Amino acid sequence: MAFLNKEIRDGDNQDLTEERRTATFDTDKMAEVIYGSEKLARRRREISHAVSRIPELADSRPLPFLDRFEKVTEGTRKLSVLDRHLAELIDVNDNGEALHLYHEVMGMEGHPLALHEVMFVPALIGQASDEQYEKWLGRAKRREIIGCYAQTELGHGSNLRKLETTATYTPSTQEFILHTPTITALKWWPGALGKSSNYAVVVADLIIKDKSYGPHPFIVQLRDEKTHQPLPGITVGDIGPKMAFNGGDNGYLGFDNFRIPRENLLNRHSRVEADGTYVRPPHAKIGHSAMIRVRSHMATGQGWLLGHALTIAIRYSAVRIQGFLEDKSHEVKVLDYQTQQHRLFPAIARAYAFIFCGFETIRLYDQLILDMNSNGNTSGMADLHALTSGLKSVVTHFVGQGIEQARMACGGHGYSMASYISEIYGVAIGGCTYEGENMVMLLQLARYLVKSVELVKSGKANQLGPMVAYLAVADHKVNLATGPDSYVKMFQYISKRQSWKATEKFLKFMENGDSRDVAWNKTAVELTRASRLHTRLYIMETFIRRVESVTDIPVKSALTDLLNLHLNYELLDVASYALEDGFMSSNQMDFIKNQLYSSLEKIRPNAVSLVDSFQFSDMQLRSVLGRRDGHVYQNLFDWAKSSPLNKTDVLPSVTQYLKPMMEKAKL
Ligand SMILES: CC/C=C\C/C=C\C/C=C\C/C=C\CCC(=O)SCCNC(=O)CCNC(=O)[C@H](O)C(C)(C)COP(=O)(O)OP(=O)(O)OC[C@H]1O[C@@H](n2cnc3c(N)ncnc32)[C@H](O)[C@@H]1OP(=O)(O)O
Ligand SMILES: Cc1cc2nc3c(=O)[nH]c(=O)nc-3n(C[C@H](O)[C@H](O)[C@H](O)COP(=O)(O)OP(=O)(O)OC[C@H]3O[C@@H](n4cnc5c(N)ncnc54)[C@H](O)[C@@H]3O)c2cc1C
Repeated sequence: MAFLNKEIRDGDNQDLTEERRTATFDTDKMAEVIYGSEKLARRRREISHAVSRIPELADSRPLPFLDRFEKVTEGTRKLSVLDRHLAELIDVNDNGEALHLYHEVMGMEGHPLALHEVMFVPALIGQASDEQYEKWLGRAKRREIIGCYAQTELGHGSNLRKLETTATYTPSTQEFILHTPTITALKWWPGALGKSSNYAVVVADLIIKDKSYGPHPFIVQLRDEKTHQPLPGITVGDIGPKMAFNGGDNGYLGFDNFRIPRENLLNRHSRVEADGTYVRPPHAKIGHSAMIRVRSHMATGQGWLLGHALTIAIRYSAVRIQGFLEDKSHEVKVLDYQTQQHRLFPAIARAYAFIFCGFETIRLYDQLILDMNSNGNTSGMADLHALTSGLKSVVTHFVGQGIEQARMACGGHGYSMASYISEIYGVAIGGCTYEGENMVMLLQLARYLVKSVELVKSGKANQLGPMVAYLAVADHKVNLATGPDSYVKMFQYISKRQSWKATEKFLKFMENGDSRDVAWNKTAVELTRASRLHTRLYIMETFIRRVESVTDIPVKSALTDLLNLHLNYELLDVASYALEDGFMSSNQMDFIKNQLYSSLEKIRPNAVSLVDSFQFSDMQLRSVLGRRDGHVYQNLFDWAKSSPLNKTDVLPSVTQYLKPMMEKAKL
C-alpha cells in the first residue's frame, strides 16, 4: 500500500511512525499546495537530496557551537562551495529553486549575499534606468560585485524624511557629494554592509542648489574591487552581535565628502539633469519599491519560519510521553492534551494562512513592477503599500507568538539550542522591526482606512477599492452555522466598526481643536486596532479562497479542518468587539468555542502530517529535537556530548579558579 505520509521510513521512532500512518492525505500533494506547484514541491525534494550528497555543503559543526567569527566564516565558505555547484543543483533562473537551495544550505543565520539578492538587485531592477542596467545589473547578477541596501541611520530609521546623509549635486563636476554630517547620520544596520559588500544602494537626501528633494537611492562603490579595502572617504564596519543573524555582518557606514558621478543616482523614475534641473518621479514614493518588495515577500517567508518551529514542536510532542489520561498503566503523548493542541494547532493554521496570503502579495508586487517599468503606471502602489504595511506587522507579530508557544510546548528541551527554536524566534522577530517598525507600519495602513471611511462619509463609496468595499456595507445579523462566508461577514462587521469608531474619534479630536497630528496621536492605539482587524480579515479571505481552489479531495478536506479552526480561533480572539454592542450573542460565542474544540480533535490524527508536508529536511531544520527520525533522546545525548565543553573532563577554568577557591575554603 502506498503511504499517504511519504515520510515513513524504517528505523524511525515508532510513535512518530504511528502518527504518520494516520494521515488522511498525501503529504506530497499537500506540499504542492503549500509551494504552489507540483514542480516546485518535487524540485525542492530533489535539490535537498542532491545537496545531501555533497559533504562540503553540510555545516562543518552544529551552528550553536560556533562563535560569531566562525559563523561568518562558515557562511562564506559554504557560499563559495555553493557557487561551484550552483548550475548542477538548480535552474539558476528559477527563483523558487534558488530560494530553497539557499534556505537548505545557508540556513537562516545570515551570509554575505543575503541583502544582495533580497534588496540590492531588486533595488536596481526597480529603480535603475536601462543604461544603468547595462552598467550595473549584469555585474550584480553575475556577482562580480556584491551589494547591500544602506538606508537606516544611527539616529533615524522609521522617519525617512529626516535621514541626514546628504547627496549634494555639484553642476561644475556633474557629481554628487555624499556626506555624513553627524554621528547620528552614520548608516547603521544594513545587512552585509560591514565586511562583505563592495557596493551599496545608499539612500540619501538629495540636495540641489541648497534645496532638499528628500530621500533618493544612489549606487555607491564602497570598497576597491581588487583589494576589498574601503575607498578613501568611506568608513565602514560591523555593528556587533545581535539577537540573531550572527552569521551576517550588519554594518555602519560614513561618508567624508565622497564623490560619485551624476549617473549614480538610480534614475529610472527621477533624475537630475547636468545643469541641476530635477525631474520628478511619477509617484513621490516610487523610490521605496525595494522595501515594498521585501514586505510583499515577508508573509510567506515568516509562514515558513513558523512552519519550522511547529515541525519541531509537533514531532517532539508526538514522541514525548508524559502523564496519564484514562489508562493509568500507560503514559500518553503530550500531543494528546487539549491544551497542547490548542497551543499548537491554531499556529499550524496560521502558518498555512500566511504562506497562502503571501503568494498573493508576491503576485501583486510583480504586477506592480511590470506596470511601473513598462508604462510608468503606479496606480497599484498605494493599495499595495497599505496592504503590505499591515500584513508584515500582523504576520511577524503572530509568528513571534507562535514560535514562542512552540518553544514552551517543548518544555525544557525547547529552551536548549538543540531545539534551534530560539534561533528561529530571533530571526523571525527581526521582522517586527526591519522593513518598517510594526506600529509605524500599522499606522500607515490606518491612514488608508481613515481615508476610506471618509470617502464613505462623503458619499463616495463607489471610489473604494475592493479590499475596503466592506467599510460601506450595511450590517446584517449573521448565522455562523452557514459556513466560512458568515465568519467573513462577522469579521467584516467587527473590522468595519473599529475603523469607523477610530475615524470618528480622530475627527472629533480635530473638531475640538486638535491639529491633525495631535488628533492622530490621541487615536493611534484605536487606529492600530483597526489596521490589525482589517489585515486579519484579508488573511482569512485569502485562506478561504485558497482552500476553495484545491482540487485534491483528501488534501482539501484536511485543509478545510485547518480553515475551520482558523475561522473559529480568529473570531473568538476578537469576539469582544462584537459582544460589546450585542451584534454577537453569547450563544454564538459558545458555538464558536465548541466548533474550535471539535476542530482540534479532527486535526489531531493529521497533526504530524500537516507539518511533515512543509518537507523541511533535517539539514534545513537544524534541530536535534525536531529531526524526522524522532529519536529525540539519543540525538540529544549525542549532541550534548559533542559540546566543546565536553572535550576535557576538567576545564582549565576549574583548575585555575574553582579549585583554588575550594582548596582555600578547606583551610
Ligand atoms: C524576498 C525577501 C523575503 C524575506 C526576507 C527574508 C530575510 C530578510 C533578512 C534580513 C532583512 C532584510 C531586509 C531588511 C531591510 C530593511 O530594513 S531596509 C530599511 C527599511 N526601512 C523602513 O522600512 C523605514 C520605514 N519607514 C517608511 O517606510 C516611511 O518613512 C513611512 C512609510 C513610514 C513614511 O514615509 P513618508 O515618506 O514620511 O510618508 P508619509 O508622509 O507618512 O506618507 C505620505 C504618503 O505617502 C504614502 N506612502 C508612504 N510610503 C509609501 C510607499 N512605499 N508606497 C506608496 N505610498 C507610500 C503614505 O501612505 C501617504 O499617503 P497618503 O495618501 O496617506 O498621504
Ligand atoms: C535584523 C535587521 C536587519 C536590518 N537590515 C537593514 C538593512 O538591510 N538596511 C537598512 O537600511 N536597515 C536595516 N535595518 C534597520 C531597520 O529597517 C530599522 O531598524 C527599522 O526600520 C526601524 O526603525 P528604527 O530602528 O528607527 O526604529 P524607531 O523608529 O526608532 O522605533 C522605536 C520606537 O518608536 C516608535 N515610533 C517611531 N516612529 C513612530 C511614529 N511615527 N508613530 C508611533 N510610534 C513611532 C516605534 O513604534 C518603536 O516602538 C535592519 C534592522 C534589523 C533589526
